[in-house]
Amino acid sequence: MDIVRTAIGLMSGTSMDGIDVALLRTDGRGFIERGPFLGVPYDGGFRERLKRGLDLARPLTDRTARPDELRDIEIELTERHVDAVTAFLDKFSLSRDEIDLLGFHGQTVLHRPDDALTIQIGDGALLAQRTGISVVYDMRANDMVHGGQGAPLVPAYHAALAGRFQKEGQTTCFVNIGGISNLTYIGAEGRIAAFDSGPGNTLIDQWVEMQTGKTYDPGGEIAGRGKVMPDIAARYLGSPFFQGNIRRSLDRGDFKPLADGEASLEDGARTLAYVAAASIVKSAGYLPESPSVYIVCGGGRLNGTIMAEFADMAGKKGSTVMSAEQAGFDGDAMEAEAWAYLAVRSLEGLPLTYPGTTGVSQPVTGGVVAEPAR
Ligand SMILES: Nc1ncnc2c1ncn2[C@@H]1O[C@H](COP(=O)(O)OP(=O)(O)OP(=O)(O)O)[C@@H](O)[C@H]1O
Ligand SMILES: CC(=O)N[C@H]1[C@@H]2OC[C@@H](O2)[C@@H](O)[C@@H]1O[C@H](C)C(=O)O
Repeated sequence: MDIVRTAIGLMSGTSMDGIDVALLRTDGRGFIERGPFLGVPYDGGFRERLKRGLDLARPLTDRTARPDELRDIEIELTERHVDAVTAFLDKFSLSRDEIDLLGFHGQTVLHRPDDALTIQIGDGALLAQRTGISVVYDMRANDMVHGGQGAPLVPAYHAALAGRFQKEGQTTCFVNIGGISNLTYIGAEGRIAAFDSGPGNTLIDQWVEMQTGKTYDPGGEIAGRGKVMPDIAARYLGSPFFQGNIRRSLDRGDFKPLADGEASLEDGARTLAYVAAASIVKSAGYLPESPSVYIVCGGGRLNGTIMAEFADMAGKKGSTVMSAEQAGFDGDAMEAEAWAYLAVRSLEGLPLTYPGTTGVSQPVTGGVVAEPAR
């Protein structure tokens, strides 16, 4: 019988809005029992520190390099993860002895798949030492060593979930609308196809912050008051990213922010919400077929304007759109749960990625284990 472990997944995504913490009991295969979730937001000051981290990382060519200030940011990020784990255990009255391992994503500060370079800051050994819990981290690197895009990694978890609810003959596509969006298609025979699909919330967040100081468009309400500017939308959707036969994974900085003066606040937000929805549909054209149903996860599902546009566009292709919650999941917890799941798979030496998910040459495992001093 396979070992069932209790794991906590920790995700600090490209939106840099905070740490998502989720508990999962799993054997890393078909047994999945979802536990509680906690979102621990970053304050504005730390978000600025992380943005500084992205600037510092831009010239790096060695994924282990940590110029002084970047190392300081890495330690601070790790300490914030220690605090997030402590807050999670306290809130749900759990003791650390009940937790077998932590799946630690860290913060992506640079992602250049064409150069086989992906850098996540976050010190796994320090996290293990400070929490007293084993840590699995750095789960993207081995995929790139074997020719993969290094992302997305969540598809293995999506596929395991789909196996539990997908009806015969149905095809499902999970959509994550985070800072960047990505898709996981699961065909009727369990075939998986996955890739990054385009810009998600990052362009919207950057625009709204530049114009108002708010960090996002709550509910998509600002966008709801604007109109789509076709020239700007065409500029984004005409990107070479959407062409060619190789699906590339994205860095947060791959799509240029909308410049001040190009649109009114509302029209800019509306246009970028349209671009977020249209990008998904455009990239979905590379799936084996139009899925019966899209299940939307990530913060973008709370943007009513993105969701209305997407439901309309997908509907015209015969697909239904539902939120993760409508499908019985938690759209905020999905990535953190996935990191718990992948950490358990890593310990078991099971593949994290497949040719159909990252373009890796063969199914490969990944991750580095850090044990606390006993
Ligand atoms: N209530 C809301 N209304 C509209 N948008 C929201 C809302 N809540 C969150 N968002 C958007 O979702 C973003 C965060 O989404 P999420 O946490 O899924 O991203 P992430 O995990 O950081 O990114 P990625 O999946 O690319 O790593 C926020 O930056 C914001 O743009
Ligand atoms: C390099 C990196 O951190 N990529 C993220 C990013 O955010 C969304 C999308 O781009 C996805 O490919 C990936 O994250 C998720 C968690 C993944 O690997 O599945």
